Amino acid sequence: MELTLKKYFGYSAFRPYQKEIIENILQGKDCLVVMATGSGKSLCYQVPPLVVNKTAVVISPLLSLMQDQVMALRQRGIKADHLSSAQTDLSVQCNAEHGQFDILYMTPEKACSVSTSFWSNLLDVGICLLAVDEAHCISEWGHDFRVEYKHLDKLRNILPNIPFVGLTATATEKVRIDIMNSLKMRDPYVTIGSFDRTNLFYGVKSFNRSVSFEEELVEEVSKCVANAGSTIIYCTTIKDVEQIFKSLLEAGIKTGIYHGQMDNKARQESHRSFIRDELHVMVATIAFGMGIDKPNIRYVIHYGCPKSLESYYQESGRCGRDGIASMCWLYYTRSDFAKADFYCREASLENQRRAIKESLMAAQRYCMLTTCRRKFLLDYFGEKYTSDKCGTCDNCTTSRKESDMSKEAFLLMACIQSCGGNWGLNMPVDVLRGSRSKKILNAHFDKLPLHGLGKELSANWWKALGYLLISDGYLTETVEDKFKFVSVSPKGLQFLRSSKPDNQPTLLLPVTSEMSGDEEYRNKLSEFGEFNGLAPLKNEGLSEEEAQLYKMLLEERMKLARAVGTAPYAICGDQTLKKIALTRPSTNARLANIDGVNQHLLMKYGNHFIGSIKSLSQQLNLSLDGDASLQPIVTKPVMTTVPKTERKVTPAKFEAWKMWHEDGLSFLKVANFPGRPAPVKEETIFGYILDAAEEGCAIDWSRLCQEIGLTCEIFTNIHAAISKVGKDKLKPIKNELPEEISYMHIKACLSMHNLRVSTDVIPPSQPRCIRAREHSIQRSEVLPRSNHPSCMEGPCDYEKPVGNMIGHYFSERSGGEGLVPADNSTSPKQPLVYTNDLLSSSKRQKVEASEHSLALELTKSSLLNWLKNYNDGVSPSDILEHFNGSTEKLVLEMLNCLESEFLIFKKNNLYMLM
Ligand SMILES: Nc1ncnc2c1ncn2[C@@H]1O[C@H](COP(=O)(O)OP(=O)(O)OP(=O)(O)O)[C@@H](O)[C@H]1O
Repeated sequence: MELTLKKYFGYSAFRPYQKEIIENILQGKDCLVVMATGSGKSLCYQVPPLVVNKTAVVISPLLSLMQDQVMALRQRGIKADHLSSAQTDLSVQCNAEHGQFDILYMTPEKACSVSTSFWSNLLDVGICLLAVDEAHCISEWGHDFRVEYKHLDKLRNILPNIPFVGLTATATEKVRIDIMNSLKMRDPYVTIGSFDRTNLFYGVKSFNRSVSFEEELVEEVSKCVANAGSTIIYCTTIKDVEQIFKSLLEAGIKTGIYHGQMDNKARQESHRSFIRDELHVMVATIAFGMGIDKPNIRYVIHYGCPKSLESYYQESGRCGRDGIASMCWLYYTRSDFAKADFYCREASLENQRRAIKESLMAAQRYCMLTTCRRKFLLDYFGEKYTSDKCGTCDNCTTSRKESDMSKEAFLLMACIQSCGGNWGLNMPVDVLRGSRSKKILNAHFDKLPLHGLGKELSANWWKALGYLLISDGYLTETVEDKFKFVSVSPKGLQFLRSSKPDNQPTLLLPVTSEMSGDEEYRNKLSEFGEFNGLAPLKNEGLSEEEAQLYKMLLEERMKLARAVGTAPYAICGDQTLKKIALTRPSTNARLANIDGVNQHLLMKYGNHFIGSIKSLSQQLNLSLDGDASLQPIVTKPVMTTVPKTERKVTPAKFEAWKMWHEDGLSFLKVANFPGRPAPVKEETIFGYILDAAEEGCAIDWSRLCQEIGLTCEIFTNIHAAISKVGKDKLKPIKNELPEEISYMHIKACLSMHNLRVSTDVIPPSQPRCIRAREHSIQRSEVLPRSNHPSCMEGPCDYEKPVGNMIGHYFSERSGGEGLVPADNSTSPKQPLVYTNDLLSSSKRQKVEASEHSLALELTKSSLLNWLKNYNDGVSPSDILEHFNGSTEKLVLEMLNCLESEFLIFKKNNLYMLM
């Protein structure tokens, strides 16, 4: 599975859940996969056909989506095509039923209408799964029901023993059950991942449709375009789409347009140009939604409040699918909230109308929110987000002014009570403002003592207060049929009871944009730097020259894509290009090591890329072959680094952090540091480092994970345990887990979770015993011996003496002495090796003593044959030790050569057979 992943997709490790899902599919189990947009669901059905060499059939709702996926798969050397009513090439169906494709996409209509002989032929040649992408379309409870999806159950009888896989990013429990029932799944393996899109920044702003706001928007978008980012602007009306499109065009921004009144051809052309980066911005209605598979969209703007949080999550989820920090801004006007009747116009049943209203109300609450937006979104989707602040939404990064609104809150709540609690917010607000409308006179509300007591404040001010009180639980909003009712909640009644007309308990509430007036609020925002929102899009982790190189490489990729008629992202992702800019590989072998570089890319464009990297690096005075692991690319949208002066780290913790982070000592070394009055436990130091991290000290998370042996599998296990028992106490989590998963692992996961560190930092799985126990050179520590050249399976035995280390060997050799084979039983403590940069990474590795006293020559076939014995890989030092008749130079050349021929590959500095 891992080899397939590297060969076709260029990735060296699975993301959480992917491996387990693929394993279950390969075992023939039905699977339901509910995972966030961009979390890597597609890979779960794309890998199995390549492993077992049978076709995967994927049902997908949109033609454009299928076409994009086919295009991207072909760029990976995967045989893929699609069948739909729009397919003009008649040979595709015939080729498909003869098993010519690894992956075949079909529309649901086509899948249900194609003859049964098609399926029986396909069964004969081999079909490994039937995946239903965007599976929420099956359910009438979902937000995007498609009636054709309902008929897919027919296929169950035709393909009785083939695993069915339903995949979606948004499914409530009701929808999940509906999917499983509709697809007649049998005891499915269900995966529900987190909805949290950690690389996305969420922000909301109220606006008025005005020329000045449009200018502001255009300025914002041009900043994103300058940072080489794609943007989608979703509008609620075609009129808005046309207006914004015009403004952006006038500003010289390459902009596309997409809405339901355009003809098919024009829409397709818009879509095509956008995914090929010929257009930088797309202004669209939500018709441009689910079909967007472009991974490098950096900015999604909603110009107007969406009709539900489900659709907001889906649409904003198009952003940053490649894991790079990206932004989602929602601009709303109060009139957006009055559109419920419009949205209800086609709903004939009362419960449908209520569902539509409730959905809009949830979106409205999201807009008016003054607390953490991520927490609210996740809570809405039923996921517990234990922290109160995510640090990556406008509310968490902006300090809002608070004001005592006890008197106004008292008036509003008292008025709602006096009006009988049978109205929305408009009626009590009109009463307070002293309106004498017919409705008020008819209800005799003009006689209420509160009538006119709030006339000095605007209606919008009072409504904004109403929403604050709703979100703080003082008021309750309910929907019945077409009507919304606001009443005073028990918490509000408690407040009223403890208040007197001239004296109320203090009630501090945040001043929202509508309360302080737009102009004043805007000044406030710039004071807090909210509109410096694009900062996260800057090239974190890259120096100025590297950022320049990155931009040049983007252009090179664009030229290549144009030449072969594909989208730039299909050649390789932005993240991969960033890593290339960071490491500047000078050989194909080194290029192959970069995450995201697959065999097809290497074969087709490897030389071209190497040529460009060399010449561009020279132009920019950048050296070649750097080490990416020194500067991991951070995928967090907003840095949480706290200025030094504000850190609350105690001196002991800060000292420990400095020794670990700056001096490169291991936790153990820091714990036993000679200058310490008394040694402390390794775990204590580890805790200090995590505390320092939480206080904003910089951490190399890859190194931390590596040092404690935290792999993706362990992370996934811990995540599952946390989902089950919560994260408040460590013991219950530990009890859920296998013995070998330690408290250190759990604490690291919790900190990573709290600090929103991407799991990409976790090094690919490796046996625990090869973990680097020490970062600096240390020659006296003992590491285990195994029958494996670089490691062994099973528990570590740090006391067992082993043979000479290769570093030792090198120094002996360079002294002209040659290697004296070690005798394991009598050898003194094993010295640790710090291999030189060429031969290995900066991590020390244990190797066993040479098994041979005779010099063994290295040849291509002898090396390939020998590698067959070591599925977990070997280090160059191991090879040199085994083939002790060869030189270091020869070993390196041979490895480079085999790697660029894609016969071997390197993972975590260990080489293994492809
Ligand atoms: N194991 C992995 N390592 C690195 N990148 C990965 C891995 N798996 C997937 N990706 C990348 O993550 C991005 C999103 O993956 P994918 O398209 O499969 O997401 P998805 O969950 O299907 O999203 P959506 O719901 O939006 O369709 C892609 O660019 C993909 O290549």
